[in-house]
Amino acid sequence: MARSSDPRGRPLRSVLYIPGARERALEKARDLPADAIIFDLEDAVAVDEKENARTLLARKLAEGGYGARMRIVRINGLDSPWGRADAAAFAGSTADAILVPKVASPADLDAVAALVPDLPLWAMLETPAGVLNAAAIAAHPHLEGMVMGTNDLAKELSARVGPGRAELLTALQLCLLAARAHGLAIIDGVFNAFRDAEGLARECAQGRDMGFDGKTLIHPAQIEVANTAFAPSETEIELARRQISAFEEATSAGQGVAVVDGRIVENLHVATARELLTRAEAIAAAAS
Ligand SMILES: CC(C)(COP(=O)(O)OP(=O)(O)OC[C@H]1O[C@@H](n2cnc3c(N)ncnc32)[C@H](O)[C@@H]1OP(=O)(O)O)[C@@H](O)C(=O)NCCC(=O)NCCSC(=O)C[C@H](O)C(=O)O
Ligand SMILES: [Mg+2]
Repeated sequence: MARSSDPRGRPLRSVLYIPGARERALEKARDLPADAIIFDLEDAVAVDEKENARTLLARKLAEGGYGARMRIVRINGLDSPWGRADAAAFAGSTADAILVPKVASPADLDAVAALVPDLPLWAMLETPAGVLNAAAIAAHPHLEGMVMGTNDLAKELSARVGPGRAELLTALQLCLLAARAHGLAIIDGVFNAFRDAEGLARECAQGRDMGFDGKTLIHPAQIEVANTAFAPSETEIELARRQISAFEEATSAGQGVAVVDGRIVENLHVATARELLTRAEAIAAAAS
């Protein structure tokens, strides 16, 4: 299954969390070049601020000004004192999707879908049960995307995660397999050292090469790094064009394969090349 964008074709390279209680950050986000925003009511909001954050966020979303970028609201879990009221507040809102934290099984999504039947759901994969049930979760009819919660997952695993994230690779790959098997978008977890641009670039490259559509971010300084890492490079675009035209020439000469730069090009490589060009066009369109 090919790399995906959101269902409306928008890129998802940079997905920025904004704490729902931070009015200044909610306003600043209107001018930030993130492809998507997760308006957070869960872990980024202190207990005392939960009700205020819900009211503030509902007002800011109603005011609009977030452009074409995807707007996702992360509610609190339904097992918390705030989850049901969060879901009720954003059912029928202008949000593009509701993100459900700590999804452990499809039943968790059923419960939210009953409260918010009109909006697509996204699922946080951040518990051992969630990762082990990723395929069943990905098959949920309301689900459009998945987000890795690598901080919670590391906590639940008692893992000490180092550079290269070897400790999390099995979980990341299980969730990727589930998302791709069901045609869902999937976004990599956050990189906590938000002033370390080089470390972020390395982790973005790793996530991109594994197949993630983009990276979740916690600070505006991380946006450009993710946008660059998850966009096709000029070299890749130029190669894709050459592969397509070489393959078209080969097929019109009655051959089933072409060779470009010493490598075979078959139908499936052309499909990948076309998908890359479509993604590059979507990124250009989103920037204009
Ligand atoms: C990490 C931060 C607390 C740092 O905040 P701050 O000290 O205010 O940073 P700066 O002074 O450098 O901020 C500069 C300006 O940028 C704005 N800003 C900061 N962060 C954001 C943001 N996330 N979105 C939009 N705008 C932001 C500031 O307002 C400043 O603007 P200005 O006033 O014009 O100068 C902070 O970045 C932060 O709170 N980040 C988000 C943290 C968060 O959302 N955490 C929860 C999600 S991560 C998670 O839960 C993952 C998952 O569940 C898992 O388990 O892994
Ligand atoms: Mg989490």
